[in-house]
Amino acid sequence: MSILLLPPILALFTIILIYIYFKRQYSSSPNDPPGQKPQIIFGNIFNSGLLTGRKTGPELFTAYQQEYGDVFLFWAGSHKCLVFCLPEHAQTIFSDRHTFDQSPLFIPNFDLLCPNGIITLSGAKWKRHARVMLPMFKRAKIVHYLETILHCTDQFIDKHLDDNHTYTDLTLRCQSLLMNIIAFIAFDHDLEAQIDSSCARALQDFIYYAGQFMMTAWLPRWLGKLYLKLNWKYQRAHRVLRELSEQIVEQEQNKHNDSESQRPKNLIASLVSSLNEQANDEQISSGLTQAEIFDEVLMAITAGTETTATALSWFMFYMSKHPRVQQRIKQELKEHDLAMGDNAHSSLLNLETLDSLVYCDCVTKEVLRLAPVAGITARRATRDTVVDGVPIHRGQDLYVALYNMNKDPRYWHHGDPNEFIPERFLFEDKNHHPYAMVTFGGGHRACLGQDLAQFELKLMIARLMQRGVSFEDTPENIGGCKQQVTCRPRHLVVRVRIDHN
Ligand code: HEM
Repeated sequence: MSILLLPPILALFTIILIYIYFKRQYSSSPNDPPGQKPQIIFGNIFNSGLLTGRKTGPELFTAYQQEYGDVFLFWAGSHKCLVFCLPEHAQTIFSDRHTFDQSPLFIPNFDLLCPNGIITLSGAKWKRHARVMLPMFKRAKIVHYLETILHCTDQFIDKHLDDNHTYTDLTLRCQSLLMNIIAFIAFDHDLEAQIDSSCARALQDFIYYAGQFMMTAWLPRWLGKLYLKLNWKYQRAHRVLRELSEQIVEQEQNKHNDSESQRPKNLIASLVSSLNEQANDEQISSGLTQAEIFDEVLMAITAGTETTATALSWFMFYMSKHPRVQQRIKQELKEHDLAMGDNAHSSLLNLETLDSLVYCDCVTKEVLRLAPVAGITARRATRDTVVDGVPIHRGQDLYVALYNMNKDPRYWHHGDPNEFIPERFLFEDKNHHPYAMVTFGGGHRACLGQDLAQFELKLMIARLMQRGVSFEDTPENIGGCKQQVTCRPRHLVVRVRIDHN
């Protein structure tokens, strides 16, 4: 055989090997549920329209469920994922913590933003962080932020909303409001009052670039690392926030004995009591190191700003389409003797009153049910098992289609589940299936910030309505979803009215 033939034979051999590799990599087994055929490298993210923006995640999974049934296959790039759409599936998966744990596919590459944030951890390290972090976000703790949330909402109305003005950027304005709240909660910093402070700039930059980074999660990991390393604005923001966090820790540690009884004013200060530089998971140990505390705060900022801001902007959209609902919330506030309009500042919107606002509670729940803030969550199987007859092997990734469950007509009976009807929670849907509404996921990896998010949302809604704010529809206000880290309203164009009386 001539030596000249060797290179083409080798090339052909390599091509055949690559072909076999990809064929195996992207092949389904006979036991797999149905799904769209994957493409090499992209899986289904390109041919489904997800990458091109033709479809958002929630829209896509709704369409797939209609086409393929309640369990189907989805290829997230080269990852083969099983998607489960029924509340019974969610119940089985969420309640079996020994078989299903966090999957890196939930928020890919999040570990590059805050490697010690609870969202990225598993096993013993997750348990150690959970012991510190879960109690921090329980309702009993977060109700202390009531005054802060009211103060920030008032600032938002006074500085960001004008009467009889049509807004096209309310989603961004909602982000500023939530950023303001989280700056108070995390650092005790008033962003609105110190709009040009280094902390304000750092927070804005951190949230912006972290959001951009999470949108490119399908890119190779090394590229993500390079992006963060070379992005000097992100690096500067990270450094400023770290220094601020270290400063607060130091101040808290140097507090005099006489001020020890004072309640810590922010999240970092609250976490200082669990500071333990020796904390590790090999020996039984508890607490968090300073670096871990900082990452947990970054995690709360990242996970807690965009999500709740998106939910608030969906509230504004639904209100513009349902003036009757706004009227009914205002009626309820009046029935509780809350002063309205400009007098609202002096009126007591306290915890007791807030808890008695039943209709406002239904509106908050309906926003969280119908708004596709986080359409899915993910789990990875830690051992072989079977769910609804579908075999799952150890290491398999699953998606739980939260948004599909939240509006499945088989589980929601009061009118059309695709419609915004807060009254459903007063009538037939009051006692819905416990896993039919899974906006915050479930089980041991359920959303850590759910009490905070619900409390913030209800309080912001009540205050906006109490201050006489209404949202009016316009011809350009056609809704639709835009997939960012969360699914935001695509066309939110509403006229704001403020009734000062
Ligand atoms: C409307 C607002 C929010 C929505 C819709 C939302 C939704 C979710 C969902 C669906 C999950 C996954 C749960 C699972 O896999 O079972 C999650 C996890 C998480 N969320 Fe939220 N979230 C919101 C607000 C917040 C806030 C305000 C914070 C914190 C300040 C937060 C922090 C977290 C954390 C740390 C996790 C991971 C928990 C773990 O893995 O152990 N979230 N969230």
